[in-house]
Amino acid sequence: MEPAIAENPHYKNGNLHPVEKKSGLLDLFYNDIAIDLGTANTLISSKRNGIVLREPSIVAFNTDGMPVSIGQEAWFMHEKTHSKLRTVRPLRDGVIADFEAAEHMIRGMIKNVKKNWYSTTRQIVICVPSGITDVEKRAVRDSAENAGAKEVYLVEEPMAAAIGVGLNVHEPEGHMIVDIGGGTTEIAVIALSGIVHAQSVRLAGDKLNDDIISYFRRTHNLLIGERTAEKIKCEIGSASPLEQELEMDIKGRDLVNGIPKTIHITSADVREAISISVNAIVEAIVKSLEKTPPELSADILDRGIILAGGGALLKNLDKRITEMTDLPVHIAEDPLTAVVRGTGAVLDNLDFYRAVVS
Ligand SMILES: Nc1ncnc2c1ncn2[C@@H]1O[C@H](COP(=O)(O)OP(=O)(O)OP(=O)(O)O)[C@@H](O)[C@H]1O
Repeated sequence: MEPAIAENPHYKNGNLHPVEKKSGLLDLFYNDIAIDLGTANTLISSKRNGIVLREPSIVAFNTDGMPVSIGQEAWFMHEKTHSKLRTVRPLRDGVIADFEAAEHMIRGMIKNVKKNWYSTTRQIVICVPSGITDVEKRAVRDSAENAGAKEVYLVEEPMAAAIGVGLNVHEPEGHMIVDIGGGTTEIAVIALSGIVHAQSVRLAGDKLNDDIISYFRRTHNLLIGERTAEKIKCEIGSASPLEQELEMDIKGRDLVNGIPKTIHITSADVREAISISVNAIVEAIVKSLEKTPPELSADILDRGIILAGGGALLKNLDKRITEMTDLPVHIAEDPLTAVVRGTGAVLDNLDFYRAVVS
């Protein structure tokens, strides 16, 4: 087992954010925030206050198209709605798929983290997948501006993740960071404040859930929902055999007679269900390594690969990547918050990180 990043000698002195400026009177009036607008989860960090919101990226609308709830409350309604309610996940594959819903969601979340009634949002730093088009970037920028921001800065997700795990991204050393989210897997080699090589694969946690749904439909004639698939993946999903295999009961609808039923499943079933997608993620990492310039490859050999994003929590994924690459793999501390911690650090130290924002 590789040491955690904090104990790893290569990363010990990595976090070189400059000394914090003290908050001033103006901070009372401004509610500057950093947003990790993710396919599965949206996290907000407020200037100098750290993470202040962490909610699923979802909105529930009534028949008049008015949002009735956002985040966790809407997620509880997901797939259980009646004709007068519908839930929408505004992002697909890491990018905004429903502009209006995204705007409602961002606006609602910003409102929830407002410090007081008179504070306004001046600066927003928001992260985007590295592979997105200019049109997709524009959509993110517009959403943030329409939600009230005067200045919007974009930072690429792998860069934010690297800063979030405490790397000094300005140094002339190569780091490989793999951020596996809900919609995209971002693989990037970072050095000298820039992304030397990036690959954004539109395959991540959501696809694994879809694989689990189709697997049980195909092999057990059992129809399960997205939330059950998510639970299965998080509780017993794995990328390679576990020392102690796990099992659980799952409930769904029998496709033959339409009656609800429970079946008993094992981690080996789930591994089989997600194996093609897990292979594709690991192969994308191998391909990125092949495209890395040799001097940076040498750095990665010393430092290993860093995994961030919720997908990094898939059991034995680190082991599987090590088997395929012979490289050490480190899972970021609290991988689900690495991107927002990095985006927050950029907001807190905009001058220091000017080179990484657009
Ligand atoms: N224990 C776990 N095992 C496997 N997957 C997990 C686990 N915990 C969370 N995940 C997955 O992580 C994903 C969410 O990760 P994250 O919040 O980093 O993504 P995101 O930022 O919303 O997505 P993206 O970056 O693609 O827009 C979900 O697909 C979720 O199922």
